[in-house]
Amino acid sequence: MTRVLATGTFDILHPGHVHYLTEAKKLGDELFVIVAWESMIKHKPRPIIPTKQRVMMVNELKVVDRAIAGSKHDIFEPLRKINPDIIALGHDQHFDQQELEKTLKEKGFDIKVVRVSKFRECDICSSGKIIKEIIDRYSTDK
Ligand SMILES: Cc1cc2nc3c(=O)[nH]c(=O)nc-3n(C[C@H](O)[C@H](O)[C@H](O)COP(=O)(O)O)c2cc1C
Ligand SMILES: Nc1ncnc2c1ncn2[C@@H]1O[C@H](COP(=O)(O)OP(=O)(O)OP(=O)(O)O)[C@@H](O)[C@H]1O
Repeated sequence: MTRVLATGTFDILHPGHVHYLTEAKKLGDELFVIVAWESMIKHKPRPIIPTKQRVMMVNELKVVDRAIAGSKHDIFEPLRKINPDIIALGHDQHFDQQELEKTLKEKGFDIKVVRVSKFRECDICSSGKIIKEIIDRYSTDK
């Protein structure tokens, strides 16, 4: 059994998320997902949806075997329990593939890091863009 791990915020679900998770699952036999805690998200605004609710929704996706909220302090901590063979990085995740692989090795993990493709066949495949569209539409009463 090859276990794949995917990660992310998953604030407002859209087909880009489904594509990412589907491509990640294809890399192995089972797909675990770590949903990021609000306190761990530094590079963009705080998500609209609370962490536990985001975990509930990701767990409902057919392609996902198990989604959890992970650690509030250390991204490497849940890896000891989950024990993935592969980490699937999304097309725009800010981790450098080789650097992450090197850090994992230094910490004693034997995990391959693979970057998966971007889904382009939808108009607003980004939680941030969906939120922006809602703000624009409601603030101008279109
Ligand atoms: C290997 C790995 C492990 C992670 N573990 C955690 C974790 O334990 N807790 C957490 O809140 N986020 C975890 N994250 C998610 C990052 O916090 C998350 O990718 C980022 O903050 C959210 O941004 P994104 O949606 O652009 O990826 C992990 C990410 C990676 C790549
Ligand atoms: N259009 C897309 N195609 C493929 N993967 C995507 C797409 N959108 C998001 N993902 C992937 O889904 C995972 C979770 O992404 P995240 O929750 O940051 O969503 P997002 O829509 O990119 O958010 P934001 O718009 O706020 O940056 C990441 O690995 C990301 O690369």
